[in-house]
Amino acid sequence: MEMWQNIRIGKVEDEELNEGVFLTWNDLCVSVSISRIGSKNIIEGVTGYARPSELLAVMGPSGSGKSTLLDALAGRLDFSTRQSGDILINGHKQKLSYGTSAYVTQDETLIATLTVKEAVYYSAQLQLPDSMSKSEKIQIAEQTIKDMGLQDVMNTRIGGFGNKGISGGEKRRLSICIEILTRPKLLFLDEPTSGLDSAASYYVMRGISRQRGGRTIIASIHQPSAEVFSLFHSLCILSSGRTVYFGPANAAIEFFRTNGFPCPLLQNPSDHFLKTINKDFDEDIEHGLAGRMPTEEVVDFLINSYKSSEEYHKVQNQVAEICQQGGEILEKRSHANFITQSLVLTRRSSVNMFRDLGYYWMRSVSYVILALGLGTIYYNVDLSYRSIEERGLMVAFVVSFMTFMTVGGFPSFVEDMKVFQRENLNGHYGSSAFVIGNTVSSMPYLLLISLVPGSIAYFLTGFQPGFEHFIYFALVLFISMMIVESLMTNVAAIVPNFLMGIVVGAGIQGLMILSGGFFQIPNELPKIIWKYPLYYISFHRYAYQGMFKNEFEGLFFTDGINVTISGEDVLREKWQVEMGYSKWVDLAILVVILILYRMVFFLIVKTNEKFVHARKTSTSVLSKKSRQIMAKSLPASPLHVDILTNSS
Ligand SMILES: Nc1ncnc2c1ncn2[C@@H]1O[C@H](COP(=O)(O)OP(=O)(O)OP(=O)(O)O)[C@@H](O)[C@H]1O
Repeated sequence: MEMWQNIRIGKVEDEELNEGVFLTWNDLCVSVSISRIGSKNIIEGVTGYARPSELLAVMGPSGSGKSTLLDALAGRLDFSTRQSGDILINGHKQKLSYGTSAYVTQDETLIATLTVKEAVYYSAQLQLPDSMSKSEKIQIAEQTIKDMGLQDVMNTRIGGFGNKGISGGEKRRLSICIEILTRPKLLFLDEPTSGLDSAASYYVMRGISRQRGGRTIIASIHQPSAEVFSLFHSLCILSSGRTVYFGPANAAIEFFRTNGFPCPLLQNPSDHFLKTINKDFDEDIEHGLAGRMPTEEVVDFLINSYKSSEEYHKVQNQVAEICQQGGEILEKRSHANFITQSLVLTRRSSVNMFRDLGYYWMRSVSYVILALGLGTIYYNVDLSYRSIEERGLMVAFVVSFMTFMTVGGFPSFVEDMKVFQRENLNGHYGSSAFVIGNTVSSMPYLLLISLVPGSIAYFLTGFQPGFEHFIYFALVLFISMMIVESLMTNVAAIVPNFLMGIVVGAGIQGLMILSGGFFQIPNELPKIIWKYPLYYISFHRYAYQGMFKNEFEGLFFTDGINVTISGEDVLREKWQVEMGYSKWVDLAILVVILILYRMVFFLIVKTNEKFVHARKTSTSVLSKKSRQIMAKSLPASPLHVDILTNSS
């Protein structure tokens, strides 16, 4: 609570300067196993530190390991990697808990339909604790928007496909804005300026570096302009995962000069550094600059030179000193509670569904057209033998195709999942609140579709009159659409690729439709696979049979002369419906299937969350080499002993 009071407007920052985060990494290595090649080192023995109120820039050619270094420091490496070395926070091995650090990735996964203000407000309500009043949360959101210079576009929609919205630089600033609402002490930014022009890059970086509050900032950056470069306090230059330079940014020019690579007059220093160490186009350079040292050798020379430099020893001493000083153990900050988060997520999702034409509105129009089509094709069916077939076909179309059309919402589900994964990884809220928000927000739309196009198709066809019959029909349609939506969200959670997801989702539904007992009557279904288990697990079976019972029970059909057949006989003989239980049991089974699907969704996102968060602990174990370095550089002290023994 006290911690939150500190971040309220006007009560910043001096205390935080003292409470800032010192991050050190020593002899850090990251490798991946690659089949055929074996193990590949991505980061090799990198040592460095980041201090409060400072901006450390990580530079290097593409593929030099900048993002991997950031991921390792933030505890976000994926499971295919192996990591060794030490990462200590304030001299301790500790977890980066929610609210103490934030990570802004390269890709902006934002909700395109929201305005800048809404995106930040909703995020503030999700992230800031309930002990804060709504007005305080709004104040913090507004202040952060101003800090990032977004006040002029506050009411502009973020935009995306087909809607221009805010610019790339503004999107980048918005992503940062959302992550710094909790005033994290440690901020990781993966290429915050990629894709931006030099002016936009400067404004983004200036916005970040102007942030007060003793924040420690580590940013990977590709090619900063001279103006942006002047904002850096420290600089880490990597090449193939090895350190070419680490130290004060303004001393890097001198380092290159003393090693025989002076920065030409009027050349941007960062361009010069990258040009000197970029090996990717060595052949071209060799052709153009015959007689020059190959870049591979230049890089090796600079790496060795750095290792024997005064700067390297200073870095080691600084790391050892920080570890010796120690500091506070970071405490996890509190969120909004589960109920608030569920309500906010439901509201945010409803707003998005309402504004995103592709989510439900386009589908609703198609449903109305299809319902009119069904109603006119099977208009006012009578009680002749022929109508038995017509009623069956109408039910089959509604259950199979009208639910199948939910596949059309898949792109929106994928976008929702991306936003969830980013926010969940950054600790904004848990999977339970997301599943609730996602489920509840879709219900009114699906109910509307079941009632409006459902009633058009039902009454034009002249199905059984009576309120109870229509409500049953609409309920089966509603639950079936919710089941298909759940199926597609499950697919989106596992297969986040748009095309593959549609193919998988459509394929699963196709199999279930085939085995549901309409396109082949149950007794004729091949026993293996189609009958057991597909016929029993296909939700279509219960939807077909429930709707058949709803429609045929109580009716008598005639051949037009004198033979009549009861609806019950049609159900038993023609459709081979299970007559041992009522249509309400079929509906209840559909509800159970829906709950199961939603539980599966919850399990998928929960398992994913567990895996990701398990990795978010600081996995450092002091390596033998770094223990020796630290033992050499540190005088014996109780804390020193504590660090060394705890981590071995
Ligand atoms: N999980 C992984 N499996 C295999 N290779 C990987 C993995 N992660 C990273 N790499 C490889 O490690 C190298 C460094 O990747 P990284 O993304 O850290 O570089 P980068 O400097 O951030 O590049 P860019 O500037 O292009 O984003 C690349 O060659 C990349 O292909």
